[in-house]
Amino acid sequence: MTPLLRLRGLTKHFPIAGSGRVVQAVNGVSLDIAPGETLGLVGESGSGKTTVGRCILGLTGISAGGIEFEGADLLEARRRDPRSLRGRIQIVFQEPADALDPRLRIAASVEEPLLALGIGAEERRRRVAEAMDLVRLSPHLLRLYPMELSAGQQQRVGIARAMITRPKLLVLDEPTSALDPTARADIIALLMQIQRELNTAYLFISHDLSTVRFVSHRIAVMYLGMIVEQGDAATVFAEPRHPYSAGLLSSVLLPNPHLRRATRISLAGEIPSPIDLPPGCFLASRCPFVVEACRAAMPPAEALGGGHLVHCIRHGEVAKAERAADTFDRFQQEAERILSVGAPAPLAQHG
Ligand SMILES: Nc1ncnc2c1ncn2[C@@H]1O[C@H](COP(=O)(O)OP(=O)(O)OP(=O)(O)O)[C@@H](O)[C@H]1O
Repeated sequence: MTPLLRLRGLTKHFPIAGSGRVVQAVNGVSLDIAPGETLGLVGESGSGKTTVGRCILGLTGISAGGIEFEGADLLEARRRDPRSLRGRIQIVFQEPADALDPRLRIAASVEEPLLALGIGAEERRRRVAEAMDLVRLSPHLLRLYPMELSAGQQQRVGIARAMITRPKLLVLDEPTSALDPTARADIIALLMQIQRELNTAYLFISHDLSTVRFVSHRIAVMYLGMIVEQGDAATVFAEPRHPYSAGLLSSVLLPNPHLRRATRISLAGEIPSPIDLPPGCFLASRCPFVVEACRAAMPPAEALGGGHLVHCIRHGEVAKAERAADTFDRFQQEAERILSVGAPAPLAQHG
């Protein structure tokens, strides 16, 4: 099956003015997203998650690599006809208040993406009503200004605004981080319902591992601009094979002590600068499993079966340590407790 989105070797380096040097924000990211699938993109602050999203949306140019959307070269298609793909990929931001113009009534914010598509007033009104219905908001709110809405309602408006062009792919950049737990659970349930109804694919960028585990079919773990591990969500969370993923997962202190991991894979030392990355594995200076070969060259992606890919020559050792730690998929249990919503629908086309 043709993936909806395919990134191959996506690279984005930002030049530092006057220095001749670059920030290596994204370094050869390859991944696929199937129609109707949620890919969770996780990693520490500065790992390049937002930059990947911005490259897909065309908000920033790329330095190398390729992006295919529905089997065609996305950048080429945008160059040929900038309008052709407008609205097919949309974004929902972390801060709903940032995405909405405080001087515009909700109706004007929601319909705004349709103006760029040249859609007439009557059709816009119909689509605005449809979008408000999709996000379960009363049409009465259309007359109000963003500051008159709760944060959860504002984020629903942000989703209505993104969905109004009927996108195939939604980039969700920390969509629930600014919300309180109740509003967060509501928004997650809403996003999952929209996906079931419309088969929209999500690139779900987040620091919140419990939420990501809960909503995602697959997970990609990013470190210094690289996807160090990707695979089925249950597999990556229960059996991480890259020391960075294992460290990231074991560093999370779940509120329930019974769900915490028995032993920790801890990553000591400083993160290298994205301006001056080492020649070998970017984790070598912090990795408890490091051997000399790790410092010589970046290990290629190794396929472990079932779409599980890992950039680590020591993944067998990580597996042993993980087995010794008696781990199981605690994140799923914790997420179910916090969010108390049903599991994501399985992907019919997936697997
Ligand atoms: N416009 C820019 N110019 C220069 N450097 C940039 C620019 N945008 C991002 N960067 C750098 O690129 C790297 C990746 O940043 P990015 O925002 O994509 O990471 P992130 O994983 O999304 O982080 P966060 O979770 O904090 O949003 C960082 O080192 C950042 O400082």
